[in-house]
Amino acid sequence: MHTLDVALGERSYPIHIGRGLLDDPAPILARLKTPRVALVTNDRVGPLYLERVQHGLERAGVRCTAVVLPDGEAHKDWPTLNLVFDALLGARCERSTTLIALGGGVVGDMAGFAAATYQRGMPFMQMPTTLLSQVDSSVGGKTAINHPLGKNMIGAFYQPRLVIADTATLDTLPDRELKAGVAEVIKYGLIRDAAFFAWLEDNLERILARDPDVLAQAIERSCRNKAEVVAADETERGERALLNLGHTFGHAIETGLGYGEWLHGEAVAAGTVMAARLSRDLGWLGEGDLDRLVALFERAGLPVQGPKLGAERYLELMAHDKKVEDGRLRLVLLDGIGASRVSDAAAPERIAAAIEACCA
Ligand SMILES: NC(=O)c1ccc[n+]([C@@H]2O[C@H](COP(=O)([O-])OP(=O)(O)OC[C@H]3O[C@@H](n4cnc5c(N)ncnc54)[C@H](O)[C@@H]3O)[C@@H](O)[C@H]2O)c1
Ligand SMILES: O=C(O)C(=O)C[C@@H](O)[C@H](O)[C@H](O)COP(=O)(O)O
Ligand SMILES: [Zn+2]
Repeated sequence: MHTLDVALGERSYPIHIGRGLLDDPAPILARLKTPRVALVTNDRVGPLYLERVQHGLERAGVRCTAVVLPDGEAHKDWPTLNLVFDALLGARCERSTTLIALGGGVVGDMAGFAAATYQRGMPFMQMPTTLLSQVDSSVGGKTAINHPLGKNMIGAFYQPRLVIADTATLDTLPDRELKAGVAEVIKYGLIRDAAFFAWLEDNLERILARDPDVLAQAIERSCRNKAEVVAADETERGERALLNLGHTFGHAIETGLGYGEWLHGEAVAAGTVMAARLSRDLGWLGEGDLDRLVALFERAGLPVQGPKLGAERYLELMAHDKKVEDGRLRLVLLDGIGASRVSDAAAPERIAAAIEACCA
């Protein structure tokens, strides 16, 4: 097992990464306020892993309430969030009850938002079971649900007390979901870690083949990058916005097509190519670097072109982005592999041209 720390003063927390961690309740027990938990999962992950986690905790004397949500991005919404509150209230969960999210990023984001708001805040832990959630969404405390007009529009920053990433859960993850997670892994290389990007170029096929050692290295390096950024800028006043590379375009794809049509990681991959192309058009990113990143996404089986929604529709959807300031779009753009910045320098016509050039 490897352990990293997210350094946030007295709210600091560990990320444990390793195979078989779901069966060991000890790290959870060490951080519980009272011997009571609510385990939030979905109807896909629950049948695979809920019993193991629940039994381990119950054997140790912890009272468990299970909350099983419908699966899918289309359910990251108010009615589904309300099911969590119904279950917590129905079981008389208290403010001191710890809420544990067991699942991918959808369960983690929704359960986290429920924890942030139930009785004005209850302790929260993450047990991520997808590659994407192990390398990104379980760390850093962004929680949210979607709105028909925009992704993650209703939410809160609310940090977990513990993250347990059992890499053995990835054995049951479908290939398409694994690849979607790779998009966020590549993101860290692009925004701030050129050596990691080069390592990914050398090791991508071993990640896709689920080589346990290589996967664990990719998860650890990704979490280290995310933990450093979050520790430096917890609530996205500056540097944290870099973690949004490709997301302004990607979220427009997810919202524009209807949630769940494209996976988040797929939309981020196509959106990153749009951001990279725009960076190239502005003269900031070299042609060779653009080719390198497109090639890596293609090798990962990720889309490098977005759906043809029309540039005007993209821009309309992108206007809801949370980085917009005073009506101006602020985009994460690349200065090279491993170097990025947030900028409002690109005029809408230029952004539209990059979008059109990247749609199939
Ligand atoms: N909070 C953040 O910082 C952050 C970061 C990145 C993404 N996100 C959000 O995360 C979500 C995407 O997360 P995701 O890619 O994990 O999608 P997801 O949660 O929908 O999981 C993908 C699919 O895999 C299933 N699944 C999960 N674990 C499994 C396992 N071990 N075996 C078999 N099937 C399994 C899920 O039930 C689902 O059908 C998006 O809503 C995105 O906005 C949040
Ligand atoms: O943790 C962050 O900060 C991120 O931006 C990580 C992203 O991968 C993630 O998709 C996040 O939810 C997007 O943030 P949003 O603020 O644009 O909703
Ligand atoms: Zn993301």
